[in-house]
Amino acid sequence: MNALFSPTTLRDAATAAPNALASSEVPLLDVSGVTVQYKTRAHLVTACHRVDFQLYKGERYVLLGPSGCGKSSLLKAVGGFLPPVEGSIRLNGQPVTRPGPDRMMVFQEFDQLPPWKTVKQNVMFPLLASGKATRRQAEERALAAIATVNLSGFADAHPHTLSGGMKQRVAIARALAMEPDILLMDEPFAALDALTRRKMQDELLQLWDTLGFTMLFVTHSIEEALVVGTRILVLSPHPGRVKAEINCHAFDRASAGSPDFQAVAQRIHALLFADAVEQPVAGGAS
Ligand SMILES: Nc1ncnc2c1ncn2[C@@H]1O[C@H](COP(=O)(O)OP(=O)(O)OP(=O)(O)O)[C@@H](O)[C@H]1O
Repeated sequence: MNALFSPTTLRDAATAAPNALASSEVPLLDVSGVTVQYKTRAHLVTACHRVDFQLYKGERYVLLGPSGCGKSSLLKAVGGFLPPVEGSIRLNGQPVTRPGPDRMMVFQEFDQLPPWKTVKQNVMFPLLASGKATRRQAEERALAAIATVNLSGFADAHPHTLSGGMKQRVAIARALAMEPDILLMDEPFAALDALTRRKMQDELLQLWDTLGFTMLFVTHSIEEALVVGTRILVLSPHPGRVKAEINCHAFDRASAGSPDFQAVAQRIHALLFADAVEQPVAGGAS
């Protein structure tokens, strides 16, 4: 059984995550002055412009901004799928130059799971393809990961027989089974109905409490950012530039309707559509 899914680590990680966050000095991920562009035949599109942020081990860091501000492009650059035209991206001090098993992505689309593979085969696939595990180890790790997302009864099911939420849980299990340094999540719950979306946010937070992973999460929902994140990078409309960084450790599902939560949500809303750029700030509940 792997470290992430061994019972001992589950206990240790529950207390380790906040401590790791508090004691980390060197960023796990350092994004510095990153500009991402697309060249088409007719146009040069700047997706995001000179974006800086640092992410520390155990954080739940959110990229928040309106549609088209370059959140997905930034995430793809961190994933190593899209080289920046300017700036640098470092993971554990090493430049990111290509995709790797240390950064696993979960996408919005339900069709991210090959339909001809069962749930178990889907979760085993990256473990085998990356050479991280033998077939026996991969099966063991896959079943453990599937159990953490409460899908043990569906290990032999095919994706088309699952609901949207269940498919997203499989995608999360597949990513976590790889024990990546960072889990990259590109609006993973945006295509779900409102109730399922809330449920999935809560399940993700429970998983984080148990396993203590590090996550970079993209959304354009202010409420989702405040509930899911520990810090939020607010990006301007297209092309995305950093507007502010908000510390939102203080918030969770229970505080979602509170005056403090609403005040920060209002502030972010104003920021998203204001011309001014705020200096990074701490204390979301202020
Ligand atoms: N493959 C591509 N070729 C050309 N332009 C692209 C490509 N992908 C994205 N863009 C452009 O880059 C900009 C940023 O797109 P991106 O998808 O990163 O934004 P986003 O903030 O993730 O948006 P959304 O929230 O709608 O997913 C947009 O103007 C988009 O049209």
